[in-house]
Amino acid sequence: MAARLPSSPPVLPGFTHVHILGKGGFADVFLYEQNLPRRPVAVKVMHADLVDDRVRSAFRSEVNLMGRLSAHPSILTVYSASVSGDGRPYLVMELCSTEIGDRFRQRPLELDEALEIMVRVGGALETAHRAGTLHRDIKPANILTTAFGHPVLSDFGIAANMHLGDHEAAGVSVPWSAPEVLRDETAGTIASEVWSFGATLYSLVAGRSPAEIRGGRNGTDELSARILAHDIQPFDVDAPRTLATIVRKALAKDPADRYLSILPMVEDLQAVQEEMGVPVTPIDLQERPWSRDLDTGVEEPADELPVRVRAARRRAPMRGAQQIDISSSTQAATPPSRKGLVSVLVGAATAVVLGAVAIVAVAVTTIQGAIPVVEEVVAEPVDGGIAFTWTDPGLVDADSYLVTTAAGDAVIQRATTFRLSGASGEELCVTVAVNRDGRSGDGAEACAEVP
Ligand SMILES: Nc1ncnc2c1ncn2[C@@H]1O[C@H](COP(=O)(O)OP(=O)(O)OP(=O)(O)O)[C@@H](O)[C@H]1O
Repeated sequence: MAARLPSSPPVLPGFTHVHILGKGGFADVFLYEQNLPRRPVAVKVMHADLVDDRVRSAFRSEVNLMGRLSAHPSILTVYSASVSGDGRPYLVMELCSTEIGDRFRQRPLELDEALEIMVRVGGALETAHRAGTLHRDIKPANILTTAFGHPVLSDFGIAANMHLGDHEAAGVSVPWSAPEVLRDETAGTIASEVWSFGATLYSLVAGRSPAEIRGGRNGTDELSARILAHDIQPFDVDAPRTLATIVRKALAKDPADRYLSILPMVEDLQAVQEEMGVPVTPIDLQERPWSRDLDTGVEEPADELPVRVRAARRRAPMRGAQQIDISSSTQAATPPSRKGLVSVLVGAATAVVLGAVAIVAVAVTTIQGAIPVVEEVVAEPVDGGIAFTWTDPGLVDADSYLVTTAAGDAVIQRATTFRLSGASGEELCVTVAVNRDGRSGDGAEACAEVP
């Protein structure tokens, strides 16, 4: 693609232009100062020559869709969106550092830092997928860093969906694109996102993308040809062998051989953190549009790896994205390699049962699609809380339980036991549903009073 001069910054009421931050395939990003509240912001302005009624309408529906993801702590905050006086759609975003994408080639990230970033960003991606949204452009440059040092995923799919043309012009980043995307067999699936996520992990740690040869020819055509031929360079970094296995699985040539979704891959990354003896980063999953803080003081056993389905950190609504039919993903039911790591708050097996009372069980027996339904949840008072148990209604390897408390906490786990702490006399309730492919079936609820 020929080099292009940046477009002129539009006059935006309430904002003062400062300077350009960067050029993208379909938009330029400028630093503006917002007048009230007074703060620096990054404003992404679409190129005038791409804008027509179809693009305007796609832009509107996509940024509205992104409102569903706005609360995730590892997704870039978009403050607002509109159309400038001269007709160009624009997004007003949190100003971030582009350091990760800028520096990985010169100075690959330390392994522990890369793992932490990828677990956080993986939680964001899994959340987007569960909301029916693909990113379509996962790459190091789309992981930005907030002023408080948190990695955030930026640039959800607008570019890839706004216009057609050659890969580069259409916003496809070849070094991080799965072979089936480069072959135009698909515009994106969960499996292609797993490939790009794996390629991004590879890049951050190795300092080059998987098909890049140091000192070799690494133009778009050469990289594309190597990716199509599955000519992936050895992952020769000083890291536990398990990490190389994870990368190999994510970058498998056949989509069916890759991770079924981002979550099991991120759990495997947590296992590497555990193996390395570094803090295990929680996976933030937003299953529902909670609006409250979920920090309810529920205890997590020290030997379990944390997965939180957390409440929204209140953030301004809206980012750009593309809704997809996840069911059309080219996935096969390959089991995640590390089962059971998502279980949290479990441990009732060893709990002291104070009363022999099995209380309550509200069974909901409706079958929702093919998702199995937990028939009955039994609530038993235990020391300082309630132990909830249920029978496996027939989960397959990729399924999990979504356990939701009345307080709004939710966790994803594979175990059939869930323990909740509470004060004496307090009534505790949970709802247990099966989660399959990002969708939850009907739930069974149980409540009991803490002795
Ligand atoms: N929120 C932000 N804060 C600071 N800089 C940003 C922000 N968003 C984007 N940028 C800068 O603007 C440049 C262009 O952003 P954009 O998202 O359009 O680029 P891209 O991802 O490289 O292109 P494309 O969208 O075509 O794939 C980025 O490379 C980055 O340097």
